Amino acid sequence: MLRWLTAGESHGPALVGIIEGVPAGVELAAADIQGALARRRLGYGRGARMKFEQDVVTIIGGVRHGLTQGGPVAIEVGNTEWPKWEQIMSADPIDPAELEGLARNAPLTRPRPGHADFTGMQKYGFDEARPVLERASARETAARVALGTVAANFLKALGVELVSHTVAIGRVAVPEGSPLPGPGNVIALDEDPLRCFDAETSIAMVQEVDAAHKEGETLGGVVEVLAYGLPPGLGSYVHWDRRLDARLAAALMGIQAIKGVEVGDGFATAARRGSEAHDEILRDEQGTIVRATNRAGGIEGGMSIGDTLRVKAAMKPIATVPRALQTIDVSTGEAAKAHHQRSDVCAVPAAGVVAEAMVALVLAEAVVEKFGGDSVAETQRNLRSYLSAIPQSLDTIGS
Ligand SMILES: Cc1cc2nc3c(=O)[nH]c(=O)nc-3n(C[C@H](O)[C@H](O)[C@H](O)COP(=O)(O)O)c2cc1C
Ligand SMILES: C=C(O[C@@H]1CC(C(=O)O)=C[C@@H](OP(=O)(O)O)[C@H]1O)C(=O)O
Repeated sequence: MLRWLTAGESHGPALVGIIEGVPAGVELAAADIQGALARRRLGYGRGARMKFEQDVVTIIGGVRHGLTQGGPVAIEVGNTEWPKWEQIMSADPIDPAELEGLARNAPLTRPRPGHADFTGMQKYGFDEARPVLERASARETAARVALGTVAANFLKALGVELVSHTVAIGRVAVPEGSPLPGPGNVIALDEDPLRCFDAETSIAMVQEVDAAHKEGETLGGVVEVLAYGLPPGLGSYVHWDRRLDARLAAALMGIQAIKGVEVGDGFATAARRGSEAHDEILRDEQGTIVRATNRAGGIEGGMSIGDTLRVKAAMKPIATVPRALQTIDVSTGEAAKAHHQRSDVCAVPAAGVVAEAMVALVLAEAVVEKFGGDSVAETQRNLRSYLSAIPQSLDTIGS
């Protein structure tokens, strides 16, 4: 079993992630996590906070001399802005005099439509939004990306590699049928302002972000995660909650602001006739069993089929709209404009990196479930043994 948790607030001293069930022998260095966190900060349209705040990674437990040891892996992502928030976010009780005159401490009584503010206040009994947004904020995804690095390194040892890219920003989308990026394209993707694989579309996306910014607007979009090298048979058709597609959908929907998930050609498939919807099973020139197409996105019957996994996630526009939306000031009951200090115009490229981490965590869990192993070497042996036991008449891997 692989399980994980995060803790921490947006303006707290640090975020913390713990992952349990990772086999011993997975290569992991703080620099790997730092690199993944740097990728999460990328993307044209992110706000000022991404520039002045730094993530400081410390591996607290579970790793020795660059290798996991089989115990829980605990990672701290420190926040360099903490000194500015030490009083406001103090865990210990604090003398109210210390908070007096701190502009940052002004009660947030004008909840933002589209964020967790209003219902969070109702549900947890707060009279302002600060305690809600501190945990609802996508700052928390830094801890997920840190844990996702552990999962991705484990998967890499088994020959599985992940790539994420932006396929739409607002109404600007990559043309249908465009080539998919492979593991060799990750550096180029990270260098693109929107993490988009199509250079022309990327230029149009930058213009879309600029236009939204100028008009006091925010944007959403769509990201896609691809997983290469998956064996067939992760997940199962035997029960709804064991389906790999269901688990991926839940994980992606669990990212702040994600409102839709598509597996393979998803909604487009619904409009096709059967003969144009599925992936025919053929033999290639070497005699290996292959699929003619990958419309299903690498999953059939809730199981990976051994083809490239393809899942998309749709993100709604950022809720903190500069051209502030109508709300109610809960301190007066009067109509007001929602609170706004600063925000991202568009965080879709960052959401892609977070989606990649969530897919890595789901796939690593499915791998541990199917192949087990207390050490990576044991997981590798079990994987090889499974693949070699598939009879030739069913073999999709080739000799
Ligand atoms: C990477 C990332 C960055 C985000 N940045 C902001 C932001 O700067 N301002 C904002 O209002 N919402 C931002 N959001 C979205 C909010 O976290 C989200 O709207 C909020 O949690 C409510 O979404 P929900 O209804 O899906 O839970 C961001 C989301 C992600 C994934
Ligand atoms: C800090 C991060 O993202 C934050 C996510 C976020 C939100 O409401 O989700 C709001 C913004 O924070 P603030 O309101 O303090 O400017 C983003 O900067 C991060 O991703 O590291």
